[in-house]
Amino acid sequence: ALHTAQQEKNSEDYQEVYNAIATKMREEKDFDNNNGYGPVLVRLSWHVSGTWDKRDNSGGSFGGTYRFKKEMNDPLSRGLQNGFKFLESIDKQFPWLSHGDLFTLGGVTAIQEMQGPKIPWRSGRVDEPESMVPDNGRLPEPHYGADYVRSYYERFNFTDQEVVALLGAHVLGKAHLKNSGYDGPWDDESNIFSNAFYDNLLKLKWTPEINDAGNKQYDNKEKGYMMLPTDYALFQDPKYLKYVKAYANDQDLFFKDFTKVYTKLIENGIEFPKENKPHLFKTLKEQGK
Ligand code: HEM
Ligand SMILES: Nc1c(Br)cnc2ccccc12
Repeated sequence: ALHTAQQEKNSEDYQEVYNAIATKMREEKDFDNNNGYGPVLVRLSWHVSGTWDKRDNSGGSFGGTYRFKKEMNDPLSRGLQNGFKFLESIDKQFPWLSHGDLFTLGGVTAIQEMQGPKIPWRSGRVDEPESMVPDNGRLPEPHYGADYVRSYYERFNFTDQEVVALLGAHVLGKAHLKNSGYDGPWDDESNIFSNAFYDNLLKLKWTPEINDAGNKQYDNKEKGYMMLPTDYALFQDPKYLKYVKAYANDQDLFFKDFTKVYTKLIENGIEFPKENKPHLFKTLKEQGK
């Protein structure tokens, strides 16, 4: 059964939460090699949603079950505890906000504050008990190629175009050897949301290398950039490559398509009553803050 969202506050209340998250991001911008908390907040919003299974509507962002240790300690989510800890003070400041809304709003705020597209966000997720925590093993592994990526996203009914648009989020942040067994990029400041992921994938020379954890990754020495095997798959697979080229050449198209598929991702499994309208948030900059 689908979960029905229960909206209880209005847009001004959620803009206040947005501002609290965005302000804290500014105050703690030196985190993780000057990337700040933006990237890990975006990854957290994806991981809490990526457990969804269309077959029985289990998992997904609705119940906020990431707060329970079984989900939080999923080995494929190592490092996301930093995002959770960052949001704890926001959780205390706004006790009326559900965890599902908190985790997804954290990602939306981070994307917009990193100069990404405006993400219309709908509220009303309701906390579920620990008994509803989905099993580990629903998140994707980085070691494999295009066939793996394509079949993984079949669980969301995402098309090739949607998969390529969604993965553009890997322009943000970095891989940390102790988290995932992958490492890089080594430049700092990968905290601007742009279509650079596609540009780099297409234009730079990528050399397969075995990293210090014994995993194969694709490195560009000149720029100090890296690609996971699942990233590089988008270049290797002709059907994916078509969309990589489209997004490398058109940032507006990327922003539009990313907004659509990211919204789908964080809303999977939830029914929003028609009066439950999306909230459109102003960035701190737009508010003159
Ligand atoms: C094939 C699917 C995917 C795989 C295999 C994958 C894998 C990974 C891995 C291994 C890392 C490095 C984690 C670390 O070492 O700290 C990472 C980081 C990241 N991922 Fe993904 N990911 C996938 C899809 C996504 C999606 C759909 C999004 C968002 C829409 C996303 C957003 C991020 C972000 C923002 C980071 C950087 C986090 C940080 O800097 O701490 N990823 N991903
Ligand atoms: N910055 C990234 C690049 Br550039 C390419 N792939 C990634 C995969 C995970 C996290 C960050 C990146």
